[in-house]
Amino acid sequence: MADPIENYVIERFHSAPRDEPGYPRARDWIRAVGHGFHEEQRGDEFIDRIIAMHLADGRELTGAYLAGITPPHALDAAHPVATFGSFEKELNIGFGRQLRTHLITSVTVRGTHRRKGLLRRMMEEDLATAKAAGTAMAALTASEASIYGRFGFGVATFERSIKVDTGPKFRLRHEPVGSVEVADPEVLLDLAPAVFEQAHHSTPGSIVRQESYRQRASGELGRDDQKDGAVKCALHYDANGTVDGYVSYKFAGWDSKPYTVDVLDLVAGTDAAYLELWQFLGSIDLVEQVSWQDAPVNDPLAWALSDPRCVTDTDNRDMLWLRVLDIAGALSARSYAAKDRLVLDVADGLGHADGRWVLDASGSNVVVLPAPEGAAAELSLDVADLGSIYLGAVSPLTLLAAGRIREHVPGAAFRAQQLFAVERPAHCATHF
Ligand SMILES: CC(=O)SCCNC(=O)CCNC(=O)[C@H](O)C(C)(C)COP(=O)(O)OP(=O)(O)OC[C@H]1O[C@@H](n2cnc3c(N)ncnc32)[C@H](O)[C@@H]1OP(=O)(O)O
Repeated sequence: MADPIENYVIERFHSAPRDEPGYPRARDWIRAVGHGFHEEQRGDEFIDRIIAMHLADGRELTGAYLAGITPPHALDAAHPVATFGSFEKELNIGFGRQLRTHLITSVTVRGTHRRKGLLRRMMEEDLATAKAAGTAMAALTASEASIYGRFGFGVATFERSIKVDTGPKFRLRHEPVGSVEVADPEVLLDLAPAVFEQAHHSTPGSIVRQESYRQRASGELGRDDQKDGAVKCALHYDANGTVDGYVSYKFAGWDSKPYTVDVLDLVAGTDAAYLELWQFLGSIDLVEQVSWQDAPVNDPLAWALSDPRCVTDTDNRDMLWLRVLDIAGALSARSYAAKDRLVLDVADGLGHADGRWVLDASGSNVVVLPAPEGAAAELSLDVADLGSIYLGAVSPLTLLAAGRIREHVPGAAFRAQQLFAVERPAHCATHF
């Protein structure tokens, strides 16, 4: 028989280490997430590491628990039937501005309890709590593109997988200004956060990374939860000898044909560091191909190669999804690329951003206010579409052509495109 939604208790809590009373609840929550994403059951040591990372990131955990008695032999009521995690990090919103953003992650609902409204309940409660706490923006990365539009999230950045032929055709038109040297990957435990910080500040769409990144890049936390001795690393030094880029990578094995190196993480604080790390990757002997799962879509690499066909796209996909919770907060936090004033009609099924708004970026300060009585809308759009255009990675003209947004004044979509443009292509290199 179906469980009505009232038969579940929703609890919000923080992770707790092994010597604290909250540990069993945190452990069972982590195991439920693993179950939801079809992972092997994790051992206690790995769970300790995840808990330490939760605490470092200030992660808040939500679990849905069965209020009644569970059937004999089944997982007991202490095991959540649904999970939902959230934490806050800075999002680069262009021109050097940062916006504290509510990040949603680890959403799972046990197969035997799906489609009973648990995701909707957890999501609506979480977004309302974040809004009440004064957060203007929420974000997530999606397992399926069909789930989150209904909650007001829109695709705001993209990424792709690439394979790069590093055989004789690979030649970069770039005169090095710095140098690259191989290092023990362990150094990334210390260096990776600072290098990422540099890249983050110059990349709209970038989100400050969680603790796990430096551990994975350094090989300290491999796929099977153990230290991964196959991980290698090279550092880029600028002309003054300061590290401003790194790549961590793994040889795919002698059975891989063509012989391939897989990039695990590549972070460059400058354009020169990026190209010079690629020069290094292209120079690795006995390797014919470099593959990278998380490459940017607007990638200077192909443009810097004598033969751009060395780069092959294997997958182009949505990455960061944004959800505006507070129109005035999110829009006034941005710096705009044009001096203009636009009246927007925003529809929001959950009510957070609903209404007619004036975005006035014509003066020295940006002002965002509810539109005065009688002011006519120039552009109508759903809050999900506002999330999509917020970082300039999706053109309002494309959404207009798709019938997603409506123009009431000719040229309003083009003006919105100019307003929301950012200083360099938006890209998010943080999966969460
Ligand atoms: C941010 C992240 O963590 S992304 C990872 C998401 N998790 C996964 O993909 C793990 C596997 N899937 C699951 O755990 C679940 O099926 C979930 C989380 C996707 C959905 O949970 P449920 O509790 O079944 O969703 P719920 O019943 O609340 O449905 C809410 C709405 O979303 C819709 N929906 C749910 N899942 C899907 C889906 N996979 N595709 C399209 N629509 C969906 C429902 O039809 C419902 O629509 P409505 O309320 O507008 O009528």
